[in-house]
Amino acid sequence: MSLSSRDTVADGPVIRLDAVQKSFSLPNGEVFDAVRSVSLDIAQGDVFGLIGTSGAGKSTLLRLINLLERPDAGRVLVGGRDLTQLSRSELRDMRQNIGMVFQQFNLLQNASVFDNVAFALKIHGKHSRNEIDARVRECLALVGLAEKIDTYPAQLSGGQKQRVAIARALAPRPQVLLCDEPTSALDTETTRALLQTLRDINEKIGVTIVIVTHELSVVELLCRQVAIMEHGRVVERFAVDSASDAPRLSALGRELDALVRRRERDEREAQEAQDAGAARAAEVNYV
Ligand SMILES: Nc1ncnc2c1ncn2[C@@H]1O[C@H](COP(=O)(O)OP(=O)(O)OP(=O)(O)O)[C@@H](O)[C@H]1O
Repeated sequence: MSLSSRDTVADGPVIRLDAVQKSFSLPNGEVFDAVRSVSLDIAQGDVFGLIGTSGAGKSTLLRLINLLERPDAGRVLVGGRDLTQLSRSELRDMRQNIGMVFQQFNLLQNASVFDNVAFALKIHGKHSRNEIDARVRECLALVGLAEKIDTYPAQLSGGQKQRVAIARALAPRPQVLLCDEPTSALDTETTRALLQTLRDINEKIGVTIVIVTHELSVVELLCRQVAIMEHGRVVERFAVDSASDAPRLSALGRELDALVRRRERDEREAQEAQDAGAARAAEVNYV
């Protein structure tokens, strides 16, 4: 069986947040509203970025999607099911449908790469040995680490560790992959390669990716849609693919547009230079 994300509800978004709220009680007795009545739809197969200044509520919002944080109010629907209404065992099953990767990889240091990736499948207890073996190999191939199957995390670079974490998250064939600052611990070149891998994975298996980042360049390189958060609210969302003349409501939105414009201009200029070079070469050959 080939690796593919699960069948989805025919229409409607794969993730729907409906007026979700989350507050935290602070040690001084005050209550802090980290997420304030956020409603957001994310389409199946999308690559969706969540950006905002530090403390804007991005990670909390991401963690509401798999109920690592339970909302104080509002509904969280994934694949059409309201997670807030599920029993503990139903939620455990549902979490197989929502993979997650973290900034610090969170691998088991004393377990091999194979065992790290197999972990969620073994815990779930519903897969045969052969099935687990095949899935682990498929997922490691998907992240370009097939040959590292018998190594241990300590023998891997940061980028490789994050790839193992992605393979682990994908092993249960989730519909959704949540990524919380997955490249923050990586250098620029490793970040680029990892983002390309995430993009390839999205294209190959159609898994919906939601990524929290504070780096605009990550959104620009990876995402199709972005939502910008300020003080616990989503202030705007838009498609990242191409520069737009639509006025942006936030400074980050304007900065992101400027980045997209610069990339489009660079690509245009590179193409023009290439065309001019080809025309000159043709002239020389002709003469
Ligand atoms: N468990 C908690 N208890 C108390 N306050 C919390 C808790 N978790 C988050 N917060 C607070 O909620 C706010 C939003 O946190 P969150 O981590 O979602 O922000 P963020 O946008 O991801 O920020 P950063 O980019 O710095 O990680 C912050 O002010 C944070 O201190």
